Amino acid sequence: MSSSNPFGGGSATPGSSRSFSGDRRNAGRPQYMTVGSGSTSESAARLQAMLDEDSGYGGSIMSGDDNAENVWHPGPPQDRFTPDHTPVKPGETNSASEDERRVLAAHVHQMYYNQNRTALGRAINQTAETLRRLQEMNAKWPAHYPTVQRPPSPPPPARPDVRPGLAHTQSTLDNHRGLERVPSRPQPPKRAGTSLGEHQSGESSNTAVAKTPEPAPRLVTPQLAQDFSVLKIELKMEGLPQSEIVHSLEKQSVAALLDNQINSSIRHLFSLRERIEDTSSKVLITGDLNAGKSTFCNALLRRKVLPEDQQPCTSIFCEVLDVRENGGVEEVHAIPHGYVYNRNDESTYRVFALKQLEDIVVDSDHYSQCRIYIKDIRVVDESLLNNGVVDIALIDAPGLNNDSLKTTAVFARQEEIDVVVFVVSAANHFTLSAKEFIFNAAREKAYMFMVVNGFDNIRDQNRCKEMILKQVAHLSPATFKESSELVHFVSSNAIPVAPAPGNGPGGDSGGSGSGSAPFDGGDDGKPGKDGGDDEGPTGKHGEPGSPPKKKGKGKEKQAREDFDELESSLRRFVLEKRARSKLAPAKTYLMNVLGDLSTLAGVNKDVAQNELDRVTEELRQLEPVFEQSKKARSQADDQVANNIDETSNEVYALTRNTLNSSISRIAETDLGVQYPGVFGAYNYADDLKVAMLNQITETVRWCEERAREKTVQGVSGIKSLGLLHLGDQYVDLTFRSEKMFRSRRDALARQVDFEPELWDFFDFANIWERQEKVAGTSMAVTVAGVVGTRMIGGLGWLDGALTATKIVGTSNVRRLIVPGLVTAVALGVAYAVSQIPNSLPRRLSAKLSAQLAHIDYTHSNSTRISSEVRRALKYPADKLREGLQHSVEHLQEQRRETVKVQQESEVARKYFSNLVRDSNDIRTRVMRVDLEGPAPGIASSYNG
Ligand SMILES: Nc1nc2c(ncn2[C@@H]2O[C@H](COP(=O)(O)OP(=O)(O)OP(=O)(O)O)[C@@H](O)[C@H]2O)c(=O)[nH]1
Repeated sequence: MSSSNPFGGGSATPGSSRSFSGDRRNAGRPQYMTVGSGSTSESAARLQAMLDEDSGYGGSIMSGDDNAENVWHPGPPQDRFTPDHTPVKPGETNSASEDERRVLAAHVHQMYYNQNRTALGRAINQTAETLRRLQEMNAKWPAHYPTVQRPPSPPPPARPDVRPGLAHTQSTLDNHRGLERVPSRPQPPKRAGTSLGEHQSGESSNTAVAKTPEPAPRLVTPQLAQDFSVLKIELKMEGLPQSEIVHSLEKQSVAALLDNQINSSIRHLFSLRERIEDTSSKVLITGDLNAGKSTFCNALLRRKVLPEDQQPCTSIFCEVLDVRENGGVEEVHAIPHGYVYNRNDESTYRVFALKQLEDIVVDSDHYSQCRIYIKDIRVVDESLLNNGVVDIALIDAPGLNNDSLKTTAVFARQEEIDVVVFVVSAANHFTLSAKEFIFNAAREKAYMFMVVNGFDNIRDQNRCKEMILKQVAHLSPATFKESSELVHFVSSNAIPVAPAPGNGPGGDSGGSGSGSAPFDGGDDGKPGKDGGDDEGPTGKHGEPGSPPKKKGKGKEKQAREDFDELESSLRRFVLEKRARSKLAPAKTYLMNVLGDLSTLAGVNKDVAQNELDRVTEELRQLEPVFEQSKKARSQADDQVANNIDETSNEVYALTRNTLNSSISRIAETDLGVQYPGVFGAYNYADDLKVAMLNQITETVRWCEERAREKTVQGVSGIKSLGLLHLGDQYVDLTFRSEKMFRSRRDALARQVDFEPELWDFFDFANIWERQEKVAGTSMAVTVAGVVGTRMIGGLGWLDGALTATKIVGTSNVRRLIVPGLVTAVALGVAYAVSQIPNSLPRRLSAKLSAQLAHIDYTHSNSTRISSEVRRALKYPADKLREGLQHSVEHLQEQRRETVKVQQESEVARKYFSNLVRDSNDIRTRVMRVDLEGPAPGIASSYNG
């Protein structure tokens, strides 16, 4: 044993406050602290108090900003076992305070453990929070899973030490390798092919996004799934290959799957946190039936606590704890099936004395497990239960191949187990059930403590060792690598044990089958420490197989030394490697989940960036189109309005002019009505009236026809505008012009109502007008003259009469004046009558004009026709406006959507960039958590 003081600066004095001094180790190192429930020195107690104040996450040991650089790491990160001997400085000797130094070293070890626990606890909280934020993000912006389709990689070369067909997926060794894995920048997302070989070279997502704006499938392909440890989504659907399922899933479904995955990951993180916060350590002692598990336990305790028997006996889990955890009372708490043990609630267990244990351990019908509170009689540096560092529980499990016990129950307890001690019979080697257990346990614990028991029974011990180690190499390569520390060949029954107080299962004071003082070296309270040469089988387990007294003296001594060595190793393994066993699962899981997060974040950052680029470009192109569309809408609106106005105004003007001229010229128009003579004058007037009305109606019809033509032109003008501005979007309408002007066509006859009057037949005004042209003659003469002039050629008889007057002479004329006048009037009347065909149309047309003017016929018809035109044009115009409005709104909506996607992508890009950084930061801090224990020479110094 080395006697050097590993801390430099002289010997340690009990009660003195200690610190590293003088060398580089001093910098940044915390003071010693004492934790756990064992006996403590004064200084350790003081330091314990300091630690108590600093036990929460975020204490003073870890820097406040969690800067990993400031954390002191106890040593290089490689896997190593603490050397047996601490280097000795020249000139230094083993000081008197050796014991305290060992205790302090243990405290230092515990302090590092606490540091790591704090760091991991904080990382768990941060990771859970990060996962929760990812969940929120995933709800808003469904995360993409990378969809690379890579050619299948060649299978890894078979390892000779690994059983074919099985993989240690979670083993610490593998995990350790995993921890070294720097989260490599993931491949940029590629479009997934649907079958192997397709797109083998992959297509950059940039190109893919540019080519295919539709969202890429968001799930992981089988190949890439391997890159994900925790967050991978495994789909099992019968008959469908994974890649097909992947492609058939909506992104929302993928988001939901990821959400579930995150939930279970958060749950697991919390259970890990619970585990690392649990200050106690559980050591499971398992192995095949009758391998000597109980005997081994008793040997460790140096007390015959658990019943030993050659036939299978332990059929329930027996958890051995220090008596201090039960208020100093030694007793057994048997927990009936279906109860959850709570020491403070007596209804959850039944209390028995230690001596009744023999009956309880076989009573698997009533009890599932029992808690045995015993006093570990050894001193703090030797005791496993009362070690001063950590509360330890030894769990003696029923034999793995016990018929009454389902092996799964042992596996189930693995979760809460920190250290597995596997007891194997030197005679039987590893059975099938043992191999199965070790293999499965390796998922959580690469290192296992192997106790090859009953070594005294073996004649060719070297061959036995060789064979066992060969099997260990195959079953647990990591354990094999450290076999000198982890694989021990012992004879548990060679260790002297004290009987349980109160005549426990060990029987009377002699222990089972011994009957003599079990301790070497008398009653110094340190049983079994110094195995004497003079011991016989009495005082030890004293089983029938024990070697004879004289013959086996040397062997016994060897057996005790072997066991002492085992105990030292086991203490190291339990106490030092507890960090590995308790914290490693948390570290491994954190590394995996953070690696996944980093990969996922990296991929999604790229996807978000691509999406951002795409929509930004889309917006850039959309903006002018939108502006153009708005302009087109107002332009087309104006143009259509103009078109309608112009067309209807034109139609109005045309109708008005045409009707006016038609009405004004109707008297001169040949209406095709023949004058039947004076006796048919009245009928003639009627016919004339009808003809005139028809003529006007016909003119209106003509105007309507022109209006139709104009409307058709107007409609096609609107269509051209529609095609110009809306292109394919324009919905062509069938215009049926014949449907225009269906009503009011023959309304005129009803509106215009006049009857020809007598005066209509004679156009006196016209006659008078003519009379005025012949001045100076008497009325009669005038009349006669007019009549005469008029009648020349037409009325020969009248000329004759005048000539006769001249012949008759003036005097005679005087006599003839009266008859002359009569004649003249008659002649006038005759003339007027003769003028009926001329004067009647004029009179009638004047009357018609007057009536039409009275009813405002021209204007109302012009208005009617132009309004109809306006109405006819309004429908296509409205449709065009609607189309344009729709186009603008569509673009507006598209723009709004694109802007929304742009903003979301921007947020996602920032979020995932931060997530890449954060997950890598946390991962780096987790990676720096060194679970290998303090630097060589510190913790080891307590190994006597
Ligand atoms: N020769 C020899 N016998 C041993 C040794 N260890 C235990 N035995 C004996 O082996 C038998 C079985 O021991 P136990 O400790 O009861 O074995 P176990 O594994 O606890 O058995 P179960 O609880 O029934 O699974 C007892 O008779 C012990 O005395 C040993 O190292 N050498």
